[in-house]
Amino acid sequence: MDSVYKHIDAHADEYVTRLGEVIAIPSVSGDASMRDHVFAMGAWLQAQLKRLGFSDIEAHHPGKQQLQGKEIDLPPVILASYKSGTEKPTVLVYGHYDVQPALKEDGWKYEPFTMVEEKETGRIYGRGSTDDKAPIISWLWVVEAYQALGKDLPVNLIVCFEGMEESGSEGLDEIIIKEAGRYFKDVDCVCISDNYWLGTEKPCLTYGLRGVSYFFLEISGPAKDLHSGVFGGTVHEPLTDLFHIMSKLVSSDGKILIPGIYDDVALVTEAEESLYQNLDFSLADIHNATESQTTIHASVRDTLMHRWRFPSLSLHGIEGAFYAPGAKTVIPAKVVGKFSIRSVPNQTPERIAELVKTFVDAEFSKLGSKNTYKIESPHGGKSWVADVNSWNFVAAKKAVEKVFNTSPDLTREGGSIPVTLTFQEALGKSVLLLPMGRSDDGAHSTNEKIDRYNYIEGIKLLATYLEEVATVEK
Ligand SMILES: C[C@H](N)C(=O)N[C@@H](Cc1c[nH]cn1)C(=O)O
Ligand SMILES: [Zn+2]
Ligand SMILES: [Zn+2]
Repeated sequence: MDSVYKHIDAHADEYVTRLGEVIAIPSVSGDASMRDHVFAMGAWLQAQLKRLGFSDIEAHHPGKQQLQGKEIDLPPVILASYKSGTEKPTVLVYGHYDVQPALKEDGWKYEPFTMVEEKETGRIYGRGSTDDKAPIISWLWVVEAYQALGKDLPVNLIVCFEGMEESGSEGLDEIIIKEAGRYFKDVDCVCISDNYWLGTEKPCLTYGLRGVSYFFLEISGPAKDLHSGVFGGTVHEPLTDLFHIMSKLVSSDGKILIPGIYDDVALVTEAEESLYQNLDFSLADIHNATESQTTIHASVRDTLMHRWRFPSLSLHGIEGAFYAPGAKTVIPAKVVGKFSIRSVPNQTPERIAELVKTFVDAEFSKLGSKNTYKIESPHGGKSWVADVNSWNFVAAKKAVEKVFNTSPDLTREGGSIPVTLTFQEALGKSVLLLPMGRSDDGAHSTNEKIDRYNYIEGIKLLATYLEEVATVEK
């Protein structure tokens, strides 16, 4: 691998410049006004795939969606193949080219869609830097390196890039299920690089994800916003009702208060307990990543269990409520509260939605309000756990050992990538999560970054993983 590593090191600046190019495309899938940029990011990837000689490039259009009162096109799911020999294994890699929203005024130190590399810290800032733009483009640089060196890729590669992961992966499952026996028929294993190391020092392989069920709770009252001096105390206020209900969903120490929600959660087994020993993780890692001392649990074990294998409920925001600086004295006419539940084995999105609806219904009735409410779950996905003994994980472990001279931690992830389970079930093959970024990268947060070290060594890791997949005993 020496020549590949040397090539990657020699082209590191170029890879960073190209990361800057993609960070500059604000491909925010959750905002209808940004949809053209999501398409532009898809077009950028397709142009690169063509340039690198990928074949059978297909853009699957999942159809349309209703978003913020508009009907808009869903961005394409891009499939492409890089064939290297029929006798070689076929690796399917998945990633997403959309990003979370970001505004400088949220607290970013630099413009979120302009890449800034801090030479003194080695950090590369920008929305999507770690989630998931550096990882997806890294697969392309691996192919490019082999080409430049005149070497055959050790495997056949299929890429599947989507532009809706941050907004529920609309339409993706159907495409995967449809293509399982066609485009994906020769796939031997799946690799996804879309999560983070447990801490900041040690690489890991990830074998579990929580599921996610997202909710919109809309409360409507008067037909228009009202003056609180004129109407305060005389009408039922939607925001007051919403605060009452949202405050009853979860306690301050993270316990979900919806009756029945814990009933299906798998019990902790003795075998599982041992997985929480000897991990390269301390509470300081969370304090560092959150830049605070606000952790709920006193031990590493309890903290990780509540991230990996117990459900959580987070409140995200309220649409329609006044949030700007100043003291506007308005009564909002309609507000939408947003919250999500991260789910674990053996919970299902269907049962969670049923329990949430029953609870909200009961709580709303108790208010005796003349306002009306609507609750919707725009997207939901199940949790996922993999078999870490499969050759896919063995190959990845060897790759980590070669690149980083250390054995990876085996981790689960608190976040969600719902398509992981779909790949596992539809293709019947091992799915592995092989993260590039660190726990303090700030994915979804302000000042998202990836360290130059993680990006460049990450490209080497992906290349080495493909070599190991080619030779590992199956
Ligand atoms: C782990 C992955 N990089 C990620 O960020 N996934 C998102 C998926 C999602 C679900 N609803 C909205 N986005 C996440 O875990 O929040
Ligand atoms: Zn992601
Ligand atoms: Zn994300």
